[in-house]
Amino acid sequence: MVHTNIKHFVLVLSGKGGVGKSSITTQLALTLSLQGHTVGVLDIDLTGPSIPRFFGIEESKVRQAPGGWIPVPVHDAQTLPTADGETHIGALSCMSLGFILASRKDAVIWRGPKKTAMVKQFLTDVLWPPLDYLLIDTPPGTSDEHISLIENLLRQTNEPGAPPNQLSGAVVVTTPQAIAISDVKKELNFCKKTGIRVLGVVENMAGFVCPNCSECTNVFSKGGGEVMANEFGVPFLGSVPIDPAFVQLIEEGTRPVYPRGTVVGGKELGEGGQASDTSGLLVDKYRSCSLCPLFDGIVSRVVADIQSRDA
Ligand SMILES: Nc1ncnc2c1ncn2[C@@H]1O[C@H](COP(=O)(O)OP(=O)(O)OP(=O)(O)O)[C@@H](O)[C@H]1O
Ligand code: SF4
Repeated sequence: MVHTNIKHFVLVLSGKGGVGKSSITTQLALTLSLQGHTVGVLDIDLTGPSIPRFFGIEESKVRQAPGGWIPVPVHDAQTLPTADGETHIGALSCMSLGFILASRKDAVIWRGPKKTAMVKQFLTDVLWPPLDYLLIDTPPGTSDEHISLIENLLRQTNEPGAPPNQLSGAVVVTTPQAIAISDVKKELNFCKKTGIRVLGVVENMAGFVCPNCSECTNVFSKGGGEVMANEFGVPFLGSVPIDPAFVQLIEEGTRPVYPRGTVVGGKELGEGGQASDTSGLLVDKYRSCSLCPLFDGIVSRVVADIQSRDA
């Protein structure tokens, strides 16, 4: 099935595990929403689905409708107050294997064909609402999931009837250390071989923001991401420091605003499930995180790049 209601697919890739790919996906999604775009996040990291935890919706389950799975809403489109007025944010929803497994502790030990089939199902059987952007959080490296993703996505987005420019490209995440062992170069070569446009490289965990004085210290070497991006002729989107406030934001949990019909903890919420107070929203809290203005710049560059090619 061609997703004619999704304008842009964006992959988030990394050559190595633990470099902060899911964390970057989360922040890209929140920032796109803050900029007014309607966003979906598809987590195809089958062995370690962490997107439900990042968005504070681990207890949620997807609903099965006759045509496929209904993704889990994180928040609806709404208006948030700002210092000088208000801002309109786009709706955000997620799909992950984590919502389907009976327990989060269930280990997924699947052979290649089962993983391939699951990725295909995620790409065809999710009933996304009309989206400006679908961010796809991938497992590290170039695995079965990647090959299935590329085959299905390239085929789907090239099918007659698909809107042009659907597979907009990939954001590649690295850390200063990952660059040193060149895993990320393999990922960039993978993009080159498969014809995926690299929207840019993000160097994560480059420095540490002190929780006391907000001073940023470069614990590891910094700047390698930019050198490598230049070497491959792809944009460098920026260096993101480690900010303990972001970890706290995720760990303390947030209260999502559930639209009517959402299933939480096995119960379907009625109209009363819709909260009018937005102060518990992750996206609202994220606005006060030091990384938010940084991602505003990163996302603006990516969006401008995509839109210039749409024009
Ligand atoms: N810039 C950052 N500031 C603070 N914490 C961060 C930052 N980037 C990542 N983290 C934290 O580091 C941990 C690992 O990040 P994350 O899960 O995003 O990595 P990953 O690359 O997706 O991992 P995996 O390979 O398991 O999929 C998480 O607890 C996350 O909150
Ligand atoms: S950056 Fe400043 S406040 Fe933070 S640990 Fe160092 S000296 Fe202390």
